[in-house]
Amino acid sequence: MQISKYSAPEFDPYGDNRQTEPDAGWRAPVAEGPIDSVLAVPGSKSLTNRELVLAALADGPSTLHAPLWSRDSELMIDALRALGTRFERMPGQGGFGDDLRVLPADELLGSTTIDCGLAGTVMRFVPPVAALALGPTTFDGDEAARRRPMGGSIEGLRALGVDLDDNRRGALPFTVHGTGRIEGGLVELDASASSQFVSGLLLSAARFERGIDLRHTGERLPSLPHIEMTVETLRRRGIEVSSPEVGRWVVAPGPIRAIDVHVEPDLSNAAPFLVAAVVAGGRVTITGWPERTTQVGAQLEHLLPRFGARVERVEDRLTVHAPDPGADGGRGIRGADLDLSEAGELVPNLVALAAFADGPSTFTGIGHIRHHETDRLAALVAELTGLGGDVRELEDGLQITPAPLHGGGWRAYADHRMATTGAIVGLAVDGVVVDDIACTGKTLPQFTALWEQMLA
Ligand SMILES: O=C(O)C1=C[C@@H](OP(=O)(O)O)[C@@H](O)[C@H](O)C1
Ligand SMILES: C=C(OP(=O)(O)O)C(=O)O
Repeated sequence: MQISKYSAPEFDPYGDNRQTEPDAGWRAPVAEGPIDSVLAVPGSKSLTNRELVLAALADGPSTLHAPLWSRDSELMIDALRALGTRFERMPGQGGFGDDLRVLPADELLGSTTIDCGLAGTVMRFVPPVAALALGPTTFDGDEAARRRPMGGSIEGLRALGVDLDDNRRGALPFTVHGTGRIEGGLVELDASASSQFVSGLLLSAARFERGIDLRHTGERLPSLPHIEMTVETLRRRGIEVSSPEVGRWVVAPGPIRAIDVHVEPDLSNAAPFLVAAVVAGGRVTITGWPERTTQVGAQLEHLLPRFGARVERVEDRLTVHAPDPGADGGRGIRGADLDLSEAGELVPNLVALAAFADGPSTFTGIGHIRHHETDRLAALVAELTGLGGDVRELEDGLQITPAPLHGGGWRAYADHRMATTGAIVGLAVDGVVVDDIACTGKTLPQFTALWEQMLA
């Protein structure tokens, strides 16, 4: 079993769980009865990594309060540090680690190599920053990262006049030959494989001499809330951004204001815990739920009731209650047909939920999640089928027909959300063993500790 340094410090990967075999992985705990738990989750990956980039390009020092500390955010910090940004950790007020002061470089400098790990935000948000630096910057990442599409970012930068070498054509590794300036202007690109191609260019665009007029040319555009998040973080720093029509964004050139920001909890990382209440019975409350947010995880408030759950929001606490048991004594979970094109990152956890419903579910609009940490459509089909489940891959989605499941191995494919999905299945099925639970450290190093706290 792979153990990353991002495992929660108090987590013994071989576990208190006596049934865990050291080489076989993490035996997911079964819920012995209804859950009744109140939990806090750490900061949002998507917000932390946007604020880190903007803070590095800002006109003075910024402070991030309650940022996420995880593999993805530390890779982002390392990447920006390699280009000359300085960071100072300061004691934080919340329970999940330090605050962070970001001191922008007087002049960004390349002549370095950046490890993107498996972080889409690092591989798509940092190349424009490297183009604003002087000297060549080479980007590479995990083996699985080399399979993730980069064409939109690479072609977008080329259209802006940036010189890049990409021997593997639209994939990592590649080198950005930064000249310290980007002229900017009109760019057309196809972002149907990832919204991050758009977000990455928009985040740096105020520093381009002419800003950007970015037009998406493909037929589909996934994960729109993530682009709205980008636009909102830009506006908060005084940048003029407009979207004159669907699929087009205009950013005016200008200074990026240095500000202090409080990072919201990661609502997509709240998903496995909220789904757990529906699968195992009982209720789970997440604290610190923002009143208003651009995070796609906020959609859980409306998505989970589609499966029969009851959701209640009181001030900053969101509580999910399991449905009443069905007449047959079952869980009372309903199947749901959902277009999840906006919420691709929620799909794996929702598939686990659908597997315990009393009828079939169909999730569509999610062909692009084949390009996430792993091919999530194939991975979900393989792992659930391996436990006796019935999941079929559609052209742009999945059809899940509930079937009796049995224990067995669950491969995570280095994908944090596949790992948490295995944990959800294991709440209701004895003997589910996740091969690499430590990969949850990509965005939630405290996952197993919080999972145990939830079940305590
Ligand atoms: O910009 C972001 O922070 C993200 C955008 C989305 O990517 P895709 O558009 O590639 O789905 C999302 O799935 C990912 O988890 C985070
Ligand atoms: C797709 C995801 O991550 P990334 O930011 O690496 O694209 C995810 O977290 O579900």
